[in-house]
Amino acid sequence: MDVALLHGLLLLLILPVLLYRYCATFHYFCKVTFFNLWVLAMATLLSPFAAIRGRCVENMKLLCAAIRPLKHLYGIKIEVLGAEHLNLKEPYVIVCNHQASLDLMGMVEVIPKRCVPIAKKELLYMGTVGWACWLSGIIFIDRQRTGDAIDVISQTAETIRRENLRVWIFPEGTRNQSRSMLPFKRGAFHLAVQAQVPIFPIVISPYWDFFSSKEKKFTPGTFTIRVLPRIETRGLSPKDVPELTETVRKTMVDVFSEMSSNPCRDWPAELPLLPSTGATKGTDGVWHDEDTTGTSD
Ligand SMILES: CCCCCCCCCCCCCC(=O)SCCNC(=O)CCNC(=O)[C@H](O)C(C)(C)COP(=O)(O)OP(=O)(O)OC[C@H]1O[C@@H](n2cnc3c(N)ncnc32)[C@H](O)[C@@H]1OP(=O)(O)O
Ligand SMILES: CCCCCCCC/C=C\CCCCCCCC(=O)OC[C@@H](O)COP(=O)(O)O
Repeated sequence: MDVALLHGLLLLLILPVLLYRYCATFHYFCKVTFFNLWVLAMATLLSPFAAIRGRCVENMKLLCAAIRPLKHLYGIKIEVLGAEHLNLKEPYVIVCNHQASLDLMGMVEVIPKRCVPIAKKELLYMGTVGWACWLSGIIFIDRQRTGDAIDVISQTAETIRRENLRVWIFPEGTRNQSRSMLPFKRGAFHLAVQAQVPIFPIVISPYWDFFSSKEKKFTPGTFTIRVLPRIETRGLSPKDVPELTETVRKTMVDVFSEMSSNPCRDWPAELPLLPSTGATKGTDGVWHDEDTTGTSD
């Protein structure tokens, strides 16, 4: 009886390890859960310290520092090109493509000082994550209430000039892992035109090689972030916003396509600290999925 119990316990211990090793879907969910737990734990740890300072953009530094180690844990290498463009003292608006929550890892690599993201209001209700975001000055919009969202963006146009802030916006408005970018929402461009500040487009290369929520794939990998030169808005008025939006989107889509066909492959991904048994490193130095399940998941 005791031996049977021991065997049962051993199996219970070994089963998750085997599943993690051989079942790609389980592997994916473990990694995604760990990501969310990390964010939640860091937000819980840091919020009391941030609260001492009160709601203030300087708290973004704490949040970014808490997210940075994740790339090492996942064995993800990030290459940044053109970061020098952002060395500008004045306020500006950053627009960036939005593939997944993983974008946080890229965002913390390039986000300049005194920069706050615009986020969906739902984040505010995610316990300590919402608290940490609020304390860091993140701007929340209710996507269901267009009028309210526009009001918030209009107020932001005044705030960024008054307080010399930068704003980071995902103009697709939602996560998108398709082969191109979604149509852009115009809020970011209205904001830049109202505040008469430049726009910096940032393009994050596709994650297809190592991450896909549809295929439940999450292996070590490499991605590139390209900061494009500034686009001026001085002298533009609201009637110019549709054309400005399309011009910026086209520029970003072209860069995204170019990055898709020329992924950065000349350097190996970092060795992950988290065991990543679902992938193997090929002779080309790049990590590949190991289809151990036969399901190609
Ligand atoms: C350790 C702890 C770590 C914690 C980590 C947390 C990290 C957090 C990271 C956070 C990451 C979080 C990431 C995220 O959460 S991503 C989700 C949130 N981001 C967005 O939604 C992007 C911004 N959205 C927009 O720009 C939309 O346009 C809004 C929401 C404003 C309306 O969208 P909607 O779909 O409802 O309508 P529409 O786009 O068809 O527009 C309707 C009309 O309104 C016009 N219009 C628009 N704006 C303005 C304006 N300002 N002044 C004057 N007019 C304006 C516009 O031109 C159009 O008119 P017309 O042109 O057709 O005539
Ligand atoms: C008392 C309630 C407690 C709830 C605790 C919830 C814990 C949640 C823990 C971690 C959440 C990590 C959130 C990371 C946020 C990354 C930003 C992001 O990617 O947001 C998605 C948003 O751009 C677009 O959303 P949709 O694609 O439209 O959807």
